[in-house]
Amino acid sequence: MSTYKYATLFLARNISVNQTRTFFSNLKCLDVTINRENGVAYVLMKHPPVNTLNMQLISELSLTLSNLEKSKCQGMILSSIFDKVFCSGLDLNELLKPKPERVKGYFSTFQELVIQLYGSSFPTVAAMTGHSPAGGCVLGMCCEYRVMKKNSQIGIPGSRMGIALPRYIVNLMSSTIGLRNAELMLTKGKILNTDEALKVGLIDEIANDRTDAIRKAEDFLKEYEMIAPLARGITKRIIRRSIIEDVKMNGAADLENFVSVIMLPEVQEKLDMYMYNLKNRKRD
Ligand SMILES: CCCC/C=C\CC(=O)SCCNC(=O)CCNC(=O)[C@H](O)C(C)(C)COP(=O)(O)OP(=O)(O)OC[C@H]1O[C@@H](n2cnc3c(N)ncnc32)[C@H](O)[C@@H]1OP(=O)(O)O
Repeated sequence: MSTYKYATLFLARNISVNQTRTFFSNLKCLDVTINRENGVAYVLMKHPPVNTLNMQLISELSLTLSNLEKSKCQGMILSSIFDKVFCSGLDLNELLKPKPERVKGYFSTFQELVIQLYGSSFPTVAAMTGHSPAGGCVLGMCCEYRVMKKNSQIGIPGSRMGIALPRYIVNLMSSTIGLRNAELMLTKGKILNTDEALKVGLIDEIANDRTDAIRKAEDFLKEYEMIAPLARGITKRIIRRSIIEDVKMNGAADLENFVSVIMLPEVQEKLDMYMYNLKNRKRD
């Protein structure tokens, strides 16, 4: 990100560039800075054009989370440098005509990232600056709080793409919006607009723009300043334990199953059509 963009991002929130430090400078798809004053990490996805979760972005997110765990990070805001899109989800090119070992490695790395983010010891907020389909929605659900820019869309279109979702994704959605809503949303592969997402509890707040989304995310983290980190962390771990334990127990078998479904000719045909429609749809 250019110095100018940083300056506008931070000055808009009354944080001077001097109050921040670049945490990790050799990342290609992420900008990671920490505010020295309050220890909040800003992890901004910057993989053009739409933050598709390719292997590089997934790996950098994972590496960053490991490093933040080791640092004195007091909270993390996961966001995007793009105004229209938070994250466009998994890389569809990895799903099309895949080599079994490659696709298994790809989904296994994503599964590990999900558990790492979901189980992080520090508080996490997703400042969703725009659309958050599929894997973008999953990243958001792993965070403790979600702020999304108005007029954006969120959801997991797996069923519409012919994909049977892995168990941990279904569990994440169920724990976020309840079993009944999750069943309706996921079996239909429904995508919600911002108002619908707020109503169902998939997001917690609506923001007017990117700066507002970051400010609201910071406000959420500020509420933890007077809370003992140890007590907070232990409580979070207890609440999140069942999904994490389930992945440890069933993740490998779940992954095998998921990959074997992805490889089916009829699923590949459907994915091919989905990609074709994406490339040929009218842009807004
Ligand atoms: C472990 C299993 C978990 C299951 C959960 C999730 C599975 C997935 O995540 S599968 C991925 C599903 N993602 C989507 O369906 C989103 C598809 N993308 C969009 O809807 C739009 O791109 C989006 C609304 C995000 C942004 O719209 P625009 O700003 O209009 O951008 P474009 O559509 O023009 O996109 C630019 C460029 O990027 C390509 N693209 C977009 N998303 C993906 C993707 N997920 N994978 C690969 N490529 C993607 C898009 O085709 C455009 O390419 P060009 O046409 O070549 O420019």
